[in-house]
Amino acid sequence: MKRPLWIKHINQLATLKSSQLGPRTKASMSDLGIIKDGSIWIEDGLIQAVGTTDELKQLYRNNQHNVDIIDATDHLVTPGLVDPHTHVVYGGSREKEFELRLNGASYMDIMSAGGGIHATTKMTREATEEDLIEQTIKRLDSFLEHGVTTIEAKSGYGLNLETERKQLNVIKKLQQLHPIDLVPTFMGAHAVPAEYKGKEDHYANLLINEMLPIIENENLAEFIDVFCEKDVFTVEQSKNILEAGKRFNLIPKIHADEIVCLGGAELAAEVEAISAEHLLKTTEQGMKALAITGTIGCLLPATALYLREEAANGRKMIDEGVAVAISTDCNPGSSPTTSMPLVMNLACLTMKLTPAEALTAATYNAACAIKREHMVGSIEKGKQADIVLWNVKNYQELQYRFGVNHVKTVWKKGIKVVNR
Ligand SMILES: N=CN[C@@H](CCC(=O)O)C(=O)O
Ligand SMILES: [Zn+2]
Repeated sequence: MKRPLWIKHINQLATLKSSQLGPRTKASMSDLGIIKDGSIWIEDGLIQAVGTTDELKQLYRNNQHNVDIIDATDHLVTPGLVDPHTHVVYGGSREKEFELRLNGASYMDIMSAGGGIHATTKMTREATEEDLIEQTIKRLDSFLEHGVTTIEAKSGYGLNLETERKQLNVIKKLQQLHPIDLVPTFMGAHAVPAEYKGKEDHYANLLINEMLPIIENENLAEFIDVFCEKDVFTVEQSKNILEAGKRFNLIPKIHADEIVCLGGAELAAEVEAISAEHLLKTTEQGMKALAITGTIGCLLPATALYLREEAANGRKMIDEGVAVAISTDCNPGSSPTTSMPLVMNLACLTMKLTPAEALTAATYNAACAIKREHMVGSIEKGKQADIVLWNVKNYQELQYRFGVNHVKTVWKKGIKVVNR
């Protein structure tokens, strides 16, 4: 059996333990459960005890010889970061679109002309499972190096049964091949495929009647997501798809109010989605609807920056009582990044979150957005030992020194997976 691991003398241990049950809102987003001179005792991949170094010395006074010890004087320690919204499984790359957009083309213009999601769909359809696994593992390695230990992963670059299934099977296989935990979401409604142009309802019906039963039968996903947007899926189509998903035991999420405000936030509240994503153009009424129903606002500040759009109003959402999570939105078009630390920096700089709120949004609230808060997202007895040791002294410094990877060591289920 593996020796216990004791991380001690942690300058600042941000446990993210709080008295608020469920997703954190308002002032509790600033409650990081900080312990000075903190200590964590880990055995069999799980956290056995958390407290001050003196407390753990006492607790384990008869057991201090056969143990691996890390001295974390001068360091910040946090839970492993959680990314609750990624499109990490895809074929190919779209760097040419980056240049096109810098020269004035819009994201939706490119998509309407057959690029964007359609271009990645073509490359993903052509890729074998092995190709996709190889390409995705590189991105997962990068996530891990940036302190991310759990991610959500969507399909949505297949837009037909065969390739949606291929993407979801790749997610399943990656669970065995990589230390990161992946949580699968079916997003066959990411776009209307080119071959169904003008027959959008046909595609929505195909998705509901032919894809969903197989997704459920083969246990390929836990969540269902829809791109509810002008020229993609209408509010009515999105509602039908999400309600159908619920009948097949999938929990709804929605890409809402990203480019045009269609009332996606209100729809998220109506269908009892666990989270609504993007929310760049959401109105005050939409924010209130999210707050009342406890729907998590999953904000993607790197995407707004990359599309050169004004970021979502995260500050107002928190003040209105929305539980906010943040994510990379890692995808080949609007956010080709795997850096959650950068996303935390951007949440402070472009959405006016405080450093503490940004950390809550990237850990505990992010775990809630994918229903993993019982296992990850905070450092508490009984949870998975997913832990990051940072090369900074406190959480304020983590957000202050922006655009730099401060990760020193990452443990996933108690095993050291990164050491820089
Ligand atoms: N907005 C829709 N979907 C993705 C982008 C996908 C892509 O461009 O490939 C997003 O969340 O930003
Ligand atoms: Zn997305």
